[in-house]
Amino acid sequence: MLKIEGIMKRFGGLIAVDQVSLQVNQGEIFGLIGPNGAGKTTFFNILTGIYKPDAGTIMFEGEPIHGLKPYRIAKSGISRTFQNIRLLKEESVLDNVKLGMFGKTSSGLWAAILGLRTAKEEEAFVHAESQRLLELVGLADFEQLEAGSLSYGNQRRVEIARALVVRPKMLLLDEPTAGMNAEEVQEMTALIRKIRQNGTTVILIEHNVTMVTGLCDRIAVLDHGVKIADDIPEVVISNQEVIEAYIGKVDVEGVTHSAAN
Ligand SMILES: Nc1ncnc2c1ncn2[C@@H]1O[C@H](COP(=O)(O)OP(=O)(O)OP(=O)(O)O)[C@@H](O)[C@H]1O
Repeated sequence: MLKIEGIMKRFGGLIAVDQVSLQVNQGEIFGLIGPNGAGKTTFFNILTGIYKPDAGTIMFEGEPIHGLKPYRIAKSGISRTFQNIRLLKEESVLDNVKLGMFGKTSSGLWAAILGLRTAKEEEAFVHAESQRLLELVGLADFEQLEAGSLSYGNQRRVEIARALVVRPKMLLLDEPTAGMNAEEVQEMTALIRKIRQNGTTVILIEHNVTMVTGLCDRIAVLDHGVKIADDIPEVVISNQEVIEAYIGKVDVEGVTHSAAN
């Protein structure tokens, strides 16, 4: 479904993503892990068109998407959430989800697909669809509350509902469990499984290695912009280079270097 070859991104003298190639198959939950500053978010930013890669190609369902503008990539079926929650805190939960459709209704997307004839019909459809997604993420009872009044974990769920309102083929989640307690992490894991069951392929960036190894079909590891592993979880977590990138190299005096979270 997604085939990336040799993508690279430089910021001045720093190579944030260095010749990364990988493939994600339809229906997979694919994990992207690595220490702080490894290039994971930059990778998402290239994939979604926020940054143009300095080299490399990205094919999505057989079509090149590298270098396209973000709205074009979104239109091809890739949706995302951000590391930092981006909600309109004083607007209702429901209105925040509806915003995911911004630009889509005016382009007549749903009108064309569903034969909706008027703006009113379209608005009613977006309303119902947003409510359905709030139900999916477990927030049906919260739709009229101000988004900012929700817990951190629930705000992340609103973001996911908003990203799903365009019915993406592929959903990119940037640290969906950041700041969550153990119970919320479990709930998020169940939600991501549900999203996949509904037919959406998922790529997630995560720091919670236990969660990612339990959830993902395959995992790629970035370290200093370079992909150092890409395999099923059992193989990745026993890879020596991965262990060193995460835990740090232990020298003869037992001092740990380059520790990461
Ligand atoms: N816009 C930018 N300008 C300059 N340097 C940047 C920019 N964005 C990212 N970087 C640098 O690129 C490297 C990779 O950053 P990136 O945010 O992609 O890492 P990450 O793996 O997502 O880290 P984290 O887990 O901490 O979010 C870092 O050294 C970062 O400082």
